[in-house]
Amino acid sequence: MNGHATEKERTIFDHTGNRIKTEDREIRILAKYEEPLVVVLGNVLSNDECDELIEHSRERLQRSKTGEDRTVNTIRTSSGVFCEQTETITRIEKRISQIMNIPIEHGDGLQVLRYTPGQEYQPHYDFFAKTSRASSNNRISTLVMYLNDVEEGGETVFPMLHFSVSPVKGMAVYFEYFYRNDELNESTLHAGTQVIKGEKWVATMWMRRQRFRVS
Ligand SMILES: O=C(O)CCC(=O)C(=O)O
Ligand SMILES: [Fe+2]
Repeated sequence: MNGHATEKERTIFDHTGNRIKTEDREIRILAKYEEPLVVVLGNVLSNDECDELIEHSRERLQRSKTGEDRTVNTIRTSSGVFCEQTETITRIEKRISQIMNIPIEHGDGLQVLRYTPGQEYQPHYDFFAKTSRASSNNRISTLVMYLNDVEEGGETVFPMLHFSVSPVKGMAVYFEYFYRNDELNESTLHAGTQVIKGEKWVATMWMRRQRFRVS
């Protein structure tokens, strides 16, 4: 029997069934693309948490406009900030760590991005190229949380999987790319399509293979 050809590789995400019980919130597993694993999650953040993340970041985005962030980047035209540690952020990060099944010290920190109409994040990988220095402790998984409903556009698309997720406030998309088979990792190419109407706000957590920050 040639059963091995269809055997799936082990994943980091180990939740089964339709729910993830974290310490403070029950997350819904709504849809799964099996390999590479892409999971659509519901009830990740409350409305209040989404609003707080946006407000907390909006002020800091505006302040950073004149700084180094001014540099034009054609791949990612949105603006972003890493969140400062507050009580809310710490609580959310704990939840994220339970969803992603990785200690929070492996995370890059929570980054909030804002896209206005016409802005996008062109197709990219979240992991670094093997030739880059950052790849010595490379990224292995991502959680993108949607902080608002977008009127039009702004889907997260996986062009190689022919799969896309529409942003809905409080929901998230999870994916990982720590497979032994590099073709699976490379098929996690993804993009944030152009926002057509309204704003799009997301909070992203990237996890590393090893501990990344001190806490
Ligand atoms: O905005 C999106 O939908 C995708 C964001 C993303 O790819 C990232 O933050 O790495
Ligand atoms: Fe990404």
